Amino acid sequence: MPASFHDMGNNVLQERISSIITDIEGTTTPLTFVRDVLFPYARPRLRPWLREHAQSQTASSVLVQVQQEVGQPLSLEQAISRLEQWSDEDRKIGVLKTLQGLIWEAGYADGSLVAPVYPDVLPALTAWHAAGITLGVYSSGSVAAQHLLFGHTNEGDLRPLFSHWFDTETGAKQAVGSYQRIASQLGHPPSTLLFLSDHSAEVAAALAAGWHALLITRNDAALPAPPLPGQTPVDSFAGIRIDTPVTLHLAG
Ligand SMILES: CSCCC(=O)C(=O)COP(=O)(O)O
Ligand SMILES: [Mg+2]
Repeated sequence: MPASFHDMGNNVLQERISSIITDIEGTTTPLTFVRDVLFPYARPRLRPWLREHAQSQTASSVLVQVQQEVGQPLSLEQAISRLEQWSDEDRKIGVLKTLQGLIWEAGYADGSLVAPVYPDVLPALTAWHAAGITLGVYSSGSVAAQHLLFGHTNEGDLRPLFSHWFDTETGAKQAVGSYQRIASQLGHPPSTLLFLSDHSAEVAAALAAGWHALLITRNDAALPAPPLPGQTPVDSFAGIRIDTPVTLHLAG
């Protein structure tokens, strides 16, 4: 599918791309894996896991964070109920994401969880990595959960391709400031950074921070994100071609 950057003429970006940062759910990995496999795996295990670890530092920290989030004291059982509710609502709250990551660890370890990546993802990441581009991840899932997911994909362990990992500790994915903070941590000008996501508001936030950003609309997306003005969504990483480290253009 032809596609273009918001600010590109002739589908060619005459600027060095130093880093590519990618979202996970709906971008590298089918949304259905996160919604229909990962979340249902963690949901019934939230209460047993926290009860089992009730005396641990982790459980104490979870309790404090849930209390801070709701602004009132809660018992551990009440906090767990709140976490279950947030899970049902797919809330991107840091303490829930941290806990989900801890629970998924066992599933990845015993082989019951294997994360699919779209077939175009590994070839593109490999080519970009070989071209000297810094690769990173920015997801609502905790950094620990990101490592687990990319460490256990149907294409093997993809973690060596990535050198930077960001979650909502850096800020909300729809907030412009998050992309400014990531740019400073990368140490590269925003104009040399490219963000890939299936979420229009995330792409818009990255663009507002001075990044390049592309909306990825996968063919299996149940609810494709509304397109951004002046930008044609890309349905595959194969549609993003980098011929040299200094010129990036999209396959038409
Ligand atoms: C890191 S694995 C689980 C992903 C997740 O928990 C999630 O909420 C998806 O968020 P994303 O920002 O990758 O769309
Ligand atoms: Mg996403």
